[in-house]
Amino acid sequence: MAVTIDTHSYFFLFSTGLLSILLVHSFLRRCLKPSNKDFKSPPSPPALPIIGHLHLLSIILPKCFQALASRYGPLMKITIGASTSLVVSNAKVAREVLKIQDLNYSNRPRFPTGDYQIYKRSSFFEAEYGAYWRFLKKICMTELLSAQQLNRFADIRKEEFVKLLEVVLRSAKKNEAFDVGAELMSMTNNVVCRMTMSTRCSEGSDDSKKIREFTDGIVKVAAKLSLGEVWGPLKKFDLFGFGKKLKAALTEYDELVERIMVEHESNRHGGERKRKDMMDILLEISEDEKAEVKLNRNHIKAFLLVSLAGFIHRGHRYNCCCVAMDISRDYQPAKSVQQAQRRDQRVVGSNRLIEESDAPNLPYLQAVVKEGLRLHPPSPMILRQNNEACKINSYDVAAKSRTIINAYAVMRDPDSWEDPSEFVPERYSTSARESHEFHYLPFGSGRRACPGSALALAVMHVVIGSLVQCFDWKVKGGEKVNMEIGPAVSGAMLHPLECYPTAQVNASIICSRV
Ligand code: HEM
Repeated sequence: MAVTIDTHSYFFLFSTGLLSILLVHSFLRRCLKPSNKDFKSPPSPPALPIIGHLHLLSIILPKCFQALASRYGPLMKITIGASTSLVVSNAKVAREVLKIQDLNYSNRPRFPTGDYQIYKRSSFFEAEYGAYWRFLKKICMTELLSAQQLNRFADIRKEEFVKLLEVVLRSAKKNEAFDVGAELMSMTNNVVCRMTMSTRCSEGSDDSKKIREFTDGIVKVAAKLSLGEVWGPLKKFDLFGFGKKLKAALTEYDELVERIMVEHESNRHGGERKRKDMMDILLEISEDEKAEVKLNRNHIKAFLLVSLAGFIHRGHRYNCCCVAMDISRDYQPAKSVQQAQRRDQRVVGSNRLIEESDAPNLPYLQAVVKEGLRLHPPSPMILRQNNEACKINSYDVAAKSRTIINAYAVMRDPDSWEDPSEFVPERYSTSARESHEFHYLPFGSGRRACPGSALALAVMHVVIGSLVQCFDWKVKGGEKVNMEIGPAVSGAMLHPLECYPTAQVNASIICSRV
């Protein structure tokens, strides 16, 4: 009994202390802020003391911001605890931020993960807009993710696709359910680990598996820690221990990548490696005395981490959603769609597997991929911050305002899209393509747009194309796929997608011929 009373009183003291600090913090913030009557702030829902708009939000933030925007407009101010953000929800305002004010919005807000980041702001994603960021962007475009470098690894991607198809084929033969998400994750992981540091998950080595586990841990705990912004000055205390967990996961990643890097260095100097992977290229650049920016080991590890996390987590999530939609689509193809599909089929034929180079000639497949990204963007919320005060949508915006472009809402805006919640690949006719500029933001836009989009699309076209080319799919446990998205900002599907594949007559022939 005594223990219960003690626990209660500690809890009471802790909560009172916490509330008092938050109250004093928000009071001081209000008092110290110079009042400017001419400052026209963006609209905001009625807020409660301390928690702000927390009571209006649900766990699926992009959806919830979308609903609030329909009442408060395409630029609104949302406060959660000590954190205030501006939320952009339509193409017109997104264009103002990402095009007209692109330079002003060339930074991202500081993440609370920063205090526990062993690489500090070396990460390309978080790097401040300046000489270092520009240097990384240049090497991304000219070397690491250039078309030439991507072509050099085309055979690796092909090998991994075929291995994936073999796994599906085995499930089909045994009449077993196939976990689409897990298998796509594993395939994506192997592709990216081989392209970045020539390692894959195989009987001989489990480095690639460890990398997946570490990046998975890092992404999940970093997402939880980012929400710590709402605690204001209290975030320093790392109340839930996420900071400590992040540091531990990063240290494990660091040790593994350091070992792989040492192996690369000795192979490079011994001349053993036949083709350069991303790590080789970055090591070479780090030895260049004339380079504008001298890269160190931490810069390289941080860069690889962003690429791994970007690809493994966003790529597989998207592929999964897209497959799900194509499978679940209850469609009666219109004549034009049937023609497009037939034309697509004619390009590839039935005696060979679809290739990356086929994609430009497969408009229907491209449209399926595009539509999947619109409805289920793997990064539904894009984070930016303005350097200087400015006007957006005729409202005043203070310098260093955290700004969220809700790509989920922009790409489902009924003013921009007919039947916005429907999966309709045939909406992308050639003539309509131009008008989608800022209505369509799966990879962001402007100078901080995703540099990996070409690689991501190359993989998606082949994965979706070959899974549909070789197999018919039946969803486990019923006809309809549950497309509900997961909590917070992830954009991932909440429920695993398990299906029974049936090989089309030519599937095993195709696999054995590759
Ligand atoms: C389906 C796959 C992917 C999606 C949907 C995606 C989406 C995005 C989005 C929305 C952003 C923010 C853009 C902005 O602020 O305007 C971004 C940034 C970034 N992405 Fe991707 N991405 C994907 C795959 C990749 C891949 C494969 C790589 C690298 C190999 C990559 C590397 C990066 C980097 C380095 C940034 C930060 C760029 C900067 O801050 O300048 N992403 N991505």
